[in-house]
Amino acid sequence: MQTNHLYRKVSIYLSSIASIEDSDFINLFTGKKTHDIVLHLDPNQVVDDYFIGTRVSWINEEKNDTNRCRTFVLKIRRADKRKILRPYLQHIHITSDELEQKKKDVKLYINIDSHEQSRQWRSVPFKHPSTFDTIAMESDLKNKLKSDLESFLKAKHYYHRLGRAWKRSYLLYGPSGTGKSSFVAAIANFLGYDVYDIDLSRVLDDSDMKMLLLQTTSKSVILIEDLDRFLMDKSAKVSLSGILNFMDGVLNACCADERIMVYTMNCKEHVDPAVLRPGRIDVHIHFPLCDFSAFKTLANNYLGVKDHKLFPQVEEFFQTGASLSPAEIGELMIANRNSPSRALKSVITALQTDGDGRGSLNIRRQWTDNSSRKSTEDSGEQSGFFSKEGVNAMKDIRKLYGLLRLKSRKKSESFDRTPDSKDGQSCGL
Ligand SMILES: Nc1ncnc2c1ncn2[C@@H]1O[C@H](COP(=O)(O)OP(=O)(O)OP(=O)(O)O)[C@@H](O)[C@H]1O
Ligand SMILES: [Mg+2]
Repeated sequence: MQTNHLYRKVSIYLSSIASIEDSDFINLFTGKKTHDIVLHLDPNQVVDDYFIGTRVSWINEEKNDTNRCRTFVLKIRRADKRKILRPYLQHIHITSDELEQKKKDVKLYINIDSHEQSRQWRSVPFKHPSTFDTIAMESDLKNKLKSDLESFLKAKHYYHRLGRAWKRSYLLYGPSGTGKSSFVAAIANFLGYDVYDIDLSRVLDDSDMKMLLLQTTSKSVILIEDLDRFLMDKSAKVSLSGILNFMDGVLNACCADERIMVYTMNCKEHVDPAVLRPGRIDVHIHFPLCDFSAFKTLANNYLGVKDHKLFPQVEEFFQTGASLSPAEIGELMIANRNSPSRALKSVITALQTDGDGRGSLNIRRQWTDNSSRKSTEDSGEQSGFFSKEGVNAMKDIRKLYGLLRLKSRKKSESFDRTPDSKDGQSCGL
């Protein structure tokens, strides 16, 4: 009476291999995801497969007895059996697990007040549509992050050999509306992982925090939003050491494997360096305000416009340091989505009015971020910093000068008031 899980796995596996399309009869089903079509082998059909250079074949036998017993029969040449049977079945196990993981409905877990409840998490289906394609981000950085995630997934034995918990932690930091939360959703959708979104204001104390961690499952993203704000809150019920242990304590090794921890912050400037040290945070990702290249991605996504006669004008504003967040630009584009020209004009107006002030703030923030990052890099510890700010330091300086020129033109001030470079961060912008 037991379900044979191997039967299910073989079925999933066979549906995924290309040679199923060569079979004479297959059934077509819609899958769980939109536009997903699943192919299933019809009864008594044969499908060939190749494994380490050897051909095998499967037959989907269905007996017409009362039980309508379904059987998969695997045929392997006698001479190949010893060599491939076990590794081949292992390969089916792994592949079908991966496929199931990708197909499964992703859930969002939120923590509830835990006075009387033994289970502290409640779940809802996770339907956030954000993907890596919809996020406007430098493509190099995006690809680096994708391959970082992929190589993490393959590194189980490596982590275990090192005696480390199989987890990877990312810090997403940057101004509001730059895509941090959307990026977390894109990670979850990319990996097919559930998201555990911890609301720290609902956590009672340090031990409650530990219980929350213990009740998470493997293959999940564990998310703490706005950690900087929480750490500055003097009335918080969870202590700094509670947070540090949560991020990288003994408990982590006891918990389910294969987890991605994500923390978001607006600014990491005033955060205790212990929170940011490698191991607690493996990869720092900066989310800047919009630049011209991100703007073009947004214009393409929101308006379907790859190029436009107003683009040079928009670019000019970005070059002078003016900037808005992608969220602000996205809103303007949505509101004017029926007329790309109107949408672009509204972006130009917004950049003209409040944009330039924000841009200067952005530059100031990036400089301070650069200096705080340097101290960690100098420590020699291995930690990833996926941000283009360092590379763009010169560009920022040029932008700053452009901005100063723009401002001095506006206010008819002389260039003599330009502060010396040492004091660049507070140069009276
Ligand atoms: N880089 C981006 N690419 C595409 N869309 C973006 C980007 N940044 C923001 N958006 C859009 O702006 C909205 C707000 O973004 P999101 O909530 O991810 O920002 P955030 O950085 O988490 O902000 P906050 O710090 O205030 O929480 C979303 O609807 C998202 O679609
Ligand atoms: Mg957010």
